[in-house]
Amino acid sequence: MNMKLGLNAYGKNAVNLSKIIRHADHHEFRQISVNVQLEGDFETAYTLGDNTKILPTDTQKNTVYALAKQHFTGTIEEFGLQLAYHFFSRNPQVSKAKIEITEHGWQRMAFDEQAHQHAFTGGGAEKRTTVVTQTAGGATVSSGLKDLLILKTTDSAFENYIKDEYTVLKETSDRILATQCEAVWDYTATDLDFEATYQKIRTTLLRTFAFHKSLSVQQTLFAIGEQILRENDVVREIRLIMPNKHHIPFNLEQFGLDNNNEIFIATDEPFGYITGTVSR
Ligand SMILES: O=c1[nH]c(=O)c2[nH]c(=O)[nH]c2[nH]1
Repeated sequence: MNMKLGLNAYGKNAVNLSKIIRHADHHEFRQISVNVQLEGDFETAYTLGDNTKILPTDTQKNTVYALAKQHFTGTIEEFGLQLAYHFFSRNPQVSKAKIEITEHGWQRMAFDEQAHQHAFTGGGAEKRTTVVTQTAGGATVSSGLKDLLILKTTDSAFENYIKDEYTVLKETSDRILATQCEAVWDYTATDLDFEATYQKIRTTLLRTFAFHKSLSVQQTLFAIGEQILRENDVVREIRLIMPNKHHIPFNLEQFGLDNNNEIFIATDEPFGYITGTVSR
């Protein structure tokens, strides 16, 4: 029987790169992780071991470091566009070049309200992300964030759900809402002010989470997506992942104590996993 090769791609993952940008009176520090993935006319590499159309993944990795010197000066979106175009335009066998970049934030230290010139603290779990795709039809950019830990101590309820013989969960009109948010949104253009747009979207996400009177994670997720689309014509669609990081009231009655919604047991696993896509 003749077998055939289906969808295929190859590239280098986790090209970890950091950069110092030296200014006269201060340094900037950036740290990213880059994935390169190429699709195209690579069938004979798989079926015959013919590597004549293969740009080695080692070369791809080196290209990321080399191009970072000149081209990684601004946003990860702009660097992604440069990289994707580089691989696509120089390799006729490539039909699609996809660049994924994750940025690990570093915050400048400050002492007595004075920003330090070259010392930083780690940005914590939160990361900024982008995916840039270049084909003959042009480039597309999707951006987002992940591992954004957010929590509110009230204005969150969960009531009126199905109760069957296995339901023990108590209805609550006042609970902790906590999540480790991941969001990816598609931009309609590639010549945007990616920095300002990102900051605006992130602030809207936080503000909506904070001020929403939540009836469920599902409802809050949709409210966030809706508000981001409302305020940003340049966003076509947003996909959100909001795991429910449960904080469950601990039973203090067994010790003769009241628990007035003050003491909780934070359970990592299992956790609710709520996802949704919002578009116009
Ligand atoms: O916001 C919530 N959505 C659910 O679907 C769910 N299920 C659950 O047990 N708690 C919650 N909370």
